Amino acid sequence: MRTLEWNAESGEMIMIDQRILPARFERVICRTAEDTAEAIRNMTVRGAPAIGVSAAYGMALALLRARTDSADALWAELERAGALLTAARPTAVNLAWAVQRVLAECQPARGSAAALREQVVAVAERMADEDVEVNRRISTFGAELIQDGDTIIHHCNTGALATVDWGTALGVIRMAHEQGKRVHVLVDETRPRLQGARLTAWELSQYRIPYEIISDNMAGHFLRSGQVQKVFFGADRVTANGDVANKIGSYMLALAAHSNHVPVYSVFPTSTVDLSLAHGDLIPIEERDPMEVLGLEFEGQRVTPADAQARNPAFDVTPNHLLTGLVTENGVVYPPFVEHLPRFVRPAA
Ligand SMILES: CSC[C@H]1O[C@H](OP(=O)(O)O)[C@H](O)[C@@H]1O
Repeated sequence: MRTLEWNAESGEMIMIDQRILPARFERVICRTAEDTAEAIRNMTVRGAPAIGVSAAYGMALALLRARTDSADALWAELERAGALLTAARPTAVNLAWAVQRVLAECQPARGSAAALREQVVAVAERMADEDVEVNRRISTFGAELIQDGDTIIHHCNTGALATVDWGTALGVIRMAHEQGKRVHVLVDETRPRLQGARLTAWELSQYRIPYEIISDNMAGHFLRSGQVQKVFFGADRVTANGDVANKIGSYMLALAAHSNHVPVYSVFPTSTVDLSLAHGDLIPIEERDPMEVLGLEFEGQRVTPADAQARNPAFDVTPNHLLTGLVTENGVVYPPFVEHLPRFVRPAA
């Protein structure tokens, strides 16, 4: 089963509820663009590629639910849904990329309500299928970077759950494993939402890939003591100079790896690259509900004082000088990224 699926008969999107994994495996049905935007905001679905394709399906839902057969009114509804979905989370550029792609590819059908309704579903389905193909291409390039016997630190979740299927950085590890390379993964638990301890661990168990969970503050110890050969993590937005916005904690991990001469690779589809931004300080960083930090429990009790305050930036920016390479579906990009990245984003026809 894919992370996201379209039910053509009912005109609904079905997604795995990632908030309750691994305790329970349940699915959520989205029937409107509003349902979809809320699922993105509350992280029922999360992961840059997954939320992008979710938004495309959310725009299809908006048109299927619209009670008008005026082509002009339907186009206005498509734009309204696109704006609502783009605003759901600010950091992953895949949301805006997906919405703009749906609008661009539906333009030719905007004169007819029936044609527009048919086209928006077809575009979303195409984007879903492409995501899986792109992830397998990324993983093929990335698996070449992994040697038999490597121990790898992986941060957050970048597997099938973060995409339509297969995954990006975790897809690289999965591909290397399937090629017969013996890999061992140190899974950063990834506070505060524990995408690593919950989702990456669950996926690696499914793939029978050996792993051990570590708390985020342990990574430096393993890097300094020579127990780690590579670091892999994903991306939510990559700027023209190769700075990478990714799950909070990625920057500290990259600093520790760089200081101990361990290679760091960020893995992402080129839909995650935002060439309009010159550097990472321009990337909007999502600040989430402090209760995601404050609500920590231990032995069944809330850990933090009732009157405590907290900050909760969901992402940070890893400057390009800490990165060894950027793994994309068009190959691995090496420094100077500002020089090489554009031709990987728009490969020569
Ligand atoms: C291939 S997923 C990319 C990216 O998305 C995750 O963030 P979130 O769980 O908040 O959606 C994380 O930063 C992954 O590396």
